[in-house]
Amino acid sequence: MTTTTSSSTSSPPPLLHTYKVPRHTPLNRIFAVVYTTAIFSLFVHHFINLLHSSSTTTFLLHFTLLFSDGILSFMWATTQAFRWRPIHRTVYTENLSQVISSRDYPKLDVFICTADPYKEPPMGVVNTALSVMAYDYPPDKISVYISDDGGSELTLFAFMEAAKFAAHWLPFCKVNNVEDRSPAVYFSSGHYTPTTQTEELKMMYDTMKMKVESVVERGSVADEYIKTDEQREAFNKWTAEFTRQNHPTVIQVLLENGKDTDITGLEMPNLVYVSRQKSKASHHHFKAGALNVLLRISATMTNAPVILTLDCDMYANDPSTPLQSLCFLADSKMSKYAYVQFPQRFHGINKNDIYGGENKRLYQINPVGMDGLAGTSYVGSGAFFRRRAFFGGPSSYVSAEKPELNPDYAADKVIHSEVVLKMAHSVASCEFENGSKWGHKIGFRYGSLVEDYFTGYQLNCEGWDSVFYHPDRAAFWGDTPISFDGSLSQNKRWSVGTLEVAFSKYTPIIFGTKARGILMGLAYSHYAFWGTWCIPITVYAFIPQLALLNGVSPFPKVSDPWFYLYVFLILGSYMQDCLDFMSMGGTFQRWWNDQRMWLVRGISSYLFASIDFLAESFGVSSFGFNITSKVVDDEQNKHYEQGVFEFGVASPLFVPLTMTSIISFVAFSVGVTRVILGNEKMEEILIQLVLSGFWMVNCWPVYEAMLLRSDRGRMSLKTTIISSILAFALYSVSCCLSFRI
Ligand SMILES: O=c1ccn([C@@H]2O[C@H](COP(=O)(O)OP(=O)(O)O[C@H]3O[C@H](CO)[C@@H](O)[C@H](O)[C@H]3O)[C@@H](O)[C@H]2O)c(=O)[nH]1
Ligand SMILES: [Mn+2]
Repeated sequence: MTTTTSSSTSSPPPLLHTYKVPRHTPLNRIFAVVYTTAIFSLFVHHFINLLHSSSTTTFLLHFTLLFSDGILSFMWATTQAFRWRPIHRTVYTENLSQVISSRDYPKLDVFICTADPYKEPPMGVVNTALSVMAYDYPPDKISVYISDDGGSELTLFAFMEAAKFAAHWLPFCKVNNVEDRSPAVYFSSGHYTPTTQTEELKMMYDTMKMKVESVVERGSVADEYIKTDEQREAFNKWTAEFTRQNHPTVIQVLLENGKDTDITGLEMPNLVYVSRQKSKASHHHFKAGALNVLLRISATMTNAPVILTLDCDMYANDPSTPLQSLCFLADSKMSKYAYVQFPQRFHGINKNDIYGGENKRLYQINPVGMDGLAGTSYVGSGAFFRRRAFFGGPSSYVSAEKPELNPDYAADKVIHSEVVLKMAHSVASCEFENGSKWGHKIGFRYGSLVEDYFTGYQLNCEGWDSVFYHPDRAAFWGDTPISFDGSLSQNKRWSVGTLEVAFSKYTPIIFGTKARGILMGLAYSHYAFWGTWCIPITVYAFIPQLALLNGVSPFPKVSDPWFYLYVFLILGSYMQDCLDFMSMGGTFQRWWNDQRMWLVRGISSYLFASIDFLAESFGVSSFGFNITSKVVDDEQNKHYEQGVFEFGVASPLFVPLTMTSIISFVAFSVGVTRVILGNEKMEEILIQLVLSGFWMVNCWPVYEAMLLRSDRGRMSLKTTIISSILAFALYSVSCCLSFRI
């Protein structure tokens, strides 16, 4: 590896961070050239076939294959941006004290979003909050803001309890230098030595948990739990008219630095619960809207120059993460860097990651590639931002409507004071954003269901750079969907969101390229055009098989030199993909499942997302943010642990997959039978047989779920019947077409 340091002046300041470019990078570039030549040859082959088409149907068949390969090639080209100049960074927190003393550390505002107490259990959110409140960072500099889009008194109750528990938990962590600062993790880890103190604390935690869970189960806060007038006043806001979609702003300061102390008398961080005003009459812009409200409320209260955004399920796993981020943010040469993104990593993934929930490419491999260009994308959680980055480009400041919201405003009033609370309420209202720059020029950006991707992209386009830092000890651990349907739905939402950007005036291929050059344009296009993968994947899921059944072979025979071009293109891209995956610490089995999920998403998530996107473009429907459930029942969990797929729900997302598993099976069997009977030559249909066989191997869990299983996770009869009818219909259509060949 070649090492480059980013600090080099005459009397060198202490090193805060360095990066390395892997040695094999030039090989990637050579391979890119070779592969590009192969792709061009493939197009020559396709054009020759088009010119020689004997009928409209064969012309259409070859055109479809050409179009699909065109999309595959485009998507392949976009991945080259990630392979061009990947970099791996290291930080030196031990040198930080020579650059900045802890007294001068910047204040840190932490934003935690939650949106549904039933899909996102409040105890999970509480653990996330406690884990960051216990960071190794001056407590008087930390403020944690909870955004509750579920508008739930249950969540508020949980946080009232958490505030009390924090007074015990925070000093305990500091004194004992606890590693796991999420109490749920600590107490279930078995790593702690049971002493009277830990046992007492555990009891306290368990009591809080029981109380909160019983309140959630009951669906309301029982009177006996409301102890003070202040609490009564807070819960009184939940009147009969208060609904999730329609309610006034609730802001509750639960802990106040300078006033509240822990049991050892030390200061505590601020803890503020926020449920922004909701009204059916105004669009609330999902998570981006929630984050913008927190940006404004926090501006009026603490206005920290550094902001950490977290999803409710992403608890902090390393107390030193803020210091690691400071290694970049406190470096005066990095003032053009908008954020430091830590990877999203997930606990509880099964051994071979059957649903590809780790998303290694999205969260670990690609960011390393973008980091070496102009900056990594923002992935919604685990990013430390400069507040200034939300107000225009590094050299083109955009001021907010009110001076109190600007990053240079000195928030020095007591956060509990009437004047501050009044201001905070006013900036949390639905009307505040009407006709303003929020969501467009300022703050987190609106217009895409993947507000994270879109916001990071916009910031990069404005001229900000960004850092990806992947420490050995995970900075955060979160939940990834462990149900098949949940995982596919999540990917569907992401694809809808990225398609919204792909076909907007901000399309990365043009807008991004103009702003940050072709490589960044390609990298952002890769995500934007994710959804278009549904075209080639659907085509390859059905066309070669249907053609085989109809005795048509659109692919070269084994004796044809073009055959080897296909072999090279397919093996070349799969092998490179596998190497990328394994060089980032992945196993072969995980890679295998990951490639399977790519195929599966192609004919489910991406396909349905594209259809939804078209429907929305024609004004037929509109989409929402389906929150991923963080709760699973025992049987589901058992299946997942065993690596068994969960097909239990009758989801339309499973239909095309089931159709291709039926059609591939029939095509493969018919093809092999014909070869054995001597009606067909193996060398003529080899590519089609291999493609059908490949789908069959990948569809193994589908066959099991349809035919072999009897548990709750088997394929529902409805899905099997609908898929069989549709598969037969598709075959019939293909027969009608093939008569014309
Ligand atoms: O109207 C909403 C919807 C969601 N959320 C919060 O957004 C977060 C992410 O939602 P989740 O259902 O967990 O979605 P994921 O697909 O797991 O999240 C990924 O994708 C999202 C964009 O689609 C990003 O916002 C996330 O950071 C990223 O982890 C959660 O904390 C939610 O509480 C809100 O605050 N308001
Ligand atoms: Mn999530």
